[in-house]
Amino acid sequence: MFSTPFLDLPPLAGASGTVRLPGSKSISNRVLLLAALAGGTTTVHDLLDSDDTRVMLDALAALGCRIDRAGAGLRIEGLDGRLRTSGAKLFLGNAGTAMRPLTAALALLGGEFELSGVPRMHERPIGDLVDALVQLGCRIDYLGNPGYPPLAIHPVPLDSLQLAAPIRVRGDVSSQFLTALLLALPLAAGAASERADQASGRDITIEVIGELISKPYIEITLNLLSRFGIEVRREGWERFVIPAGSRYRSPGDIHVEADASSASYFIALGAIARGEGIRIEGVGADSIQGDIRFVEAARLMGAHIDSGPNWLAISRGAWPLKAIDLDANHIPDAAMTLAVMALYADGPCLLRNIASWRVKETDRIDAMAKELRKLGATVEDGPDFICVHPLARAGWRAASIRTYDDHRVAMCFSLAAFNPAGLPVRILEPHCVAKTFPDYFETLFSVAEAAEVPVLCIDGPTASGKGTLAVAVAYQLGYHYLDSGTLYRVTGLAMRRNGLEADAAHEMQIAELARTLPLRFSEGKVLLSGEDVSDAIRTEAAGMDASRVSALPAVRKALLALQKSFRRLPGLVADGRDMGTVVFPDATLKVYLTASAAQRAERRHKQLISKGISTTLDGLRADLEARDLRDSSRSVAPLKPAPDARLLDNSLLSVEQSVEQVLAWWQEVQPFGSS
Ligand SMILES: O=C(O)C1=C[C@@H](OP(=O)(O)O)[C@@H](O)[C@H](O)C1
Ligand SMILES: C=C(OP(=O)(O)O)C(=O)O
Repeated sequence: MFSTPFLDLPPLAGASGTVRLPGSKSISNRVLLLAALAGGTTTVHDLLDSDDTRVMLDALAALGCRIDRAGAGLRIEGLDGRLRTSGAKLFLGNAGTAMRPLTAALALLGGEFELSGVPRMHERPIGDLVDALVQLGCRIDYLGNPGYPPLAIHPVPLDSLQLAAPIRVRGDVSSQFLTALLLALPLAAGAASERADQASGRDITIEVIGELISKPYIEITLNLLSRFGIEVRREGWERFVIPAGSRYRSPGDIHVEADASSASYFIALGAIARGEGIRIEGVGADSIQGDIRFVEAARLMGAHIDSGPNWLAISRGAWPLKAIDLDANHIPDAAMTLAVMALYADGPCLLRNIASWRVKETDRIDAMAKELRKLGATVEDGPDFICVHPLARAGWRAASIRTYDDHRVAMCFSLAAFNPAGLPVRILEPHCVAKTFPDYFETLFSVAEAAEVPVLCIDGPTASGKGTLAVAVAYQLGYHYLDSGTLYRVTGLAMRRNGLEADAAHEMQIAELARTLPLRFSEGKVLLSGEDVSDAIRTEAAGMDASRVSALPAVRKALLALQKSFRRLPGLVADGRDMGTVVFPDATLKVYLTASAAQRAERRHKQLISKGISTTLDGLRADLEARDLRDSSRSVAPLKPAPDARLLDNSLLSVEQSVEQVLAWWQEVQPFGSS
């Protein structure tokens, strides 16, 4: 996951390949709750691991559920309708699929609970659900604003509940209120049938008031209830009957499909990008998720889509895409993706009946309209619609996209990087994707192709601090990191271990070694044939060997291809001696870092002393000067600043100040205005 303050997406040109997507959020959280309410043990396979499922799992653990890893799956020992705690304070983040269903389940389970979430969760309505539960006889108080979390839930005896009359719930703000009742009320149906004295044999009826929105999510709920042994009778979308005596029965094992809403970004990618097309695995035509119908919308816009039971294959069809006018009420989450696809259409696209966007992770109509306008688009919006006009090449602007802590804003705006103007897109706070798809950007980068991946080079003499600076800058930008010096050091080490000398006679043999180096960088460690050689390559002797092998032209050539292969999306920070001059002459920014020999000797001295290696300052300084001379006078790629490099003398700067300076220069060469 990218935890950087922003992530710059370079202009993207094509995309090809296969992605396997993480599990469905809607299925995962329903299955977790049902497994917890049921008796027995349920093993859940392919569960989504994200913020939304983590808050659900934490909540269930707090209720006393035993949750263990079972191979790649998760084993949940259900409560069988009986709490193993008398109460708890539960933090549910911004997960609607945790807050709403848990409110209903806990109101029926008994116990004292407090349910809260992130500030935005406290602005997301829950009043219609609370009203329905209170009408039943449940006791729930608002701890903040009436109609919104946080909530206090108090215990009531199940046999005091008013189950005879239909339970009425509004369905026009969120379908999750109805889902919550459907998932939780079998608790009461089961309990009622256990009591011989009363209520036994009574069905529980729920009536929906107002036009139900997001209907396909109710189908997910009914489908999963059925897998847990509860067969709800549905009469249109107005009446739902939970038969008397219903009891949750664990299916034992259950598999979670890949998330169809997450698939929308990759379906769109296949429709927009040039290339061999995108194959999505884990979700397909047999999906129980309503958002699979995004496929229909993408086809309307011209995408070519083939599908099998649990796969989709998408490629570009009509181009530009065809404009659509769509009632998107059935696919509220995936429809946001259409709003960005609209930028590539042949006319304005109208998405209607989407009022619920306004009460989700953010006011999504407002957020989409604002951010699309930043890209240059003309957008009309109203209480329940958005109309997005396409953008001609000249109309595009480079923009910093605010994401409002909304995963879907972050994910769908990544598609703007395919703009024909070749402009990068900056996604602010990209870590918000953690709600449902923590590795979204990594997955995107595994299939997207950029015309040019940005590179920031930091060259300079030994002990100038370029490694520390480059690592810090790479971290800030979320870029890959290449320590090219390490490649030479590892080659030097391999040379020694093979009994070779760094001379012309062995040049070809060393070059062959370099070409086939079994080298891996893992968690800050340098692994050679699996052995951690991080320390072995950091000695002064290894440094000398590195310098010597680096003077051999055949070795440099062998390592060139290896170095270039580090240039991968979203970008690279490379440190070394010839990054800007030889390896990446077209780098976006080149920095040449220097410090006085005295300063560098002092830093190196401190470093070695801290590792318990004793040296003298004078000796170190003499070595450094000798190495500078050798590096700058070698015939191939001598150490010198690229003509277009910016010079940074860090003799008097702290690491933080140097990082700040390089990031300020980086910002200067970007086309983004302020956000
Ligand atoms: O039940 C569910 O799993 C969901 C229902 C939808 O919400 P609304 O019913 O509020 O539209 C959807 O937007 C949300 O992401 C998940
Ligand atoms: C609306 C969404 O989430 P939630 O489940 O929190 O409602 C969403 O994932 O787009």
